[in-house]
Amino acid sequence: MSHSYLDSDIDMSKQEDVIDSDNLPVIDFQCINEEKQKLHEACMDWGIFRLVNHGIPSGLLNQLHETSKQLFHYSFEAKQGLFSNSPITYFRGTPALDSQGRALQPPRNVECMEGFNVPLNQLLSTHASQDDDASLPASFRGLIEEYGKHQSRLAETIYKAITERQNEGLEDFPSYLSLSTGFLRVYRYPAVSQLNESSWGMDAHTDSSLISILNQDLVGGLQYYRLGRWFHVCPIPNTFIVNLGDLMQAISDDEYKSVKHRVRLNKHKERLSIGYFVFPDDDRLIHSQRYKPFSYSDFRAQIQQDLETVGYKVGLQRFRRSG
Ligand SMILES: O=C(O)CCC(=O)C(=O)O
Ligand SMILES: [Fe+2]
Repeated sequence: MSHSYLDSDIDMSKQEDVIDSDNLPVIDFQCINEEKQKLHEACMDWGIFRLVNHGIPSGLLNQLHETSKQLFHYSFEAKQGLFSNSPITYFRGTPALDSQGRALQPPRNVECMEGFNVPLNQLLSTHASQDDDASLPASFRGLIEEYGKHQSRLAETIYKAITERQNEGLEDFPSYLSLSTGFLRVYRYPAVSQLNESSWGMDAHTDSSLISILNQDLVGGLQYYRLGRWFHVCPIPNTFIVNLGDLMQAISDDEYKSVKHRVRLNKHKERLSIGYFVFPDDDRLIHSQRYKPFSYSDFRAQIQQDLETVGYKVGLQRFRRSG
């Protein structure tokens, strides 16, 4: 789906080579339309920024983190069966899932994490069972629905602010965003006391999405790659990290960057994060100068094929026009 593994041109630096202060551009959601020049620069030079003043109640974030933590404490078998009557699926060891939420071909390195995959559109069109209302899964479901609505709201406004650029004297990008494609991932990365060079919570990758919006707890571990170096993303309460994905890079003809990132494990503490990912409709063709016309479903199929044959995601390179 939105993830997998980039093998080449990544400097797998040791943990101590990672730079501690993130220096990320900060975008105030309430003023996003007045800060378009700053947003444009963040997308061009960074492909990642911090979002503040987003209007999602901190109570909702805290409750969702707490409830998710409790769900992860269930046994493996219980977690697999928890949401059998809903589109939510449980996965572990790899974030690369097919469109039904099932793990794709296992990657070479098993990543140390587990999660719930939540396709929001399907979730909203099915009803939670009545007699279950006081249970933990039911309250998770209620919280995640509410959180999902907020994320769609953020994504729509951010996408518009990024792509409608005429007031800045720039050309608009077409409106490829389809909110019905949005899904959430709730991840738990366990504490791992014996860390070695190849144990990662999530290997270096770019997202396939147009836009991804991440919320991490205070343990930290998310890192991004810029100008040849890795940087820690400082965990700051009540803020989100927005990163651009491959499809945003494609629609902008490489003007905007799909940023490489990864997740480091912590020796002492488990970590929780929640990601929202949004795409164009599956069959909508993306037209640009530098890439042959392709749809998200072509892109996904190519990633799946590359995972099975070469063992990692080749990504946008596969669709670049030659010459
Ligand atoms: O857990 C995180 O902070 C990052 C997750 C991520 O990069 C992804 O799901 O693509
Ligand atoms: Fe990612």
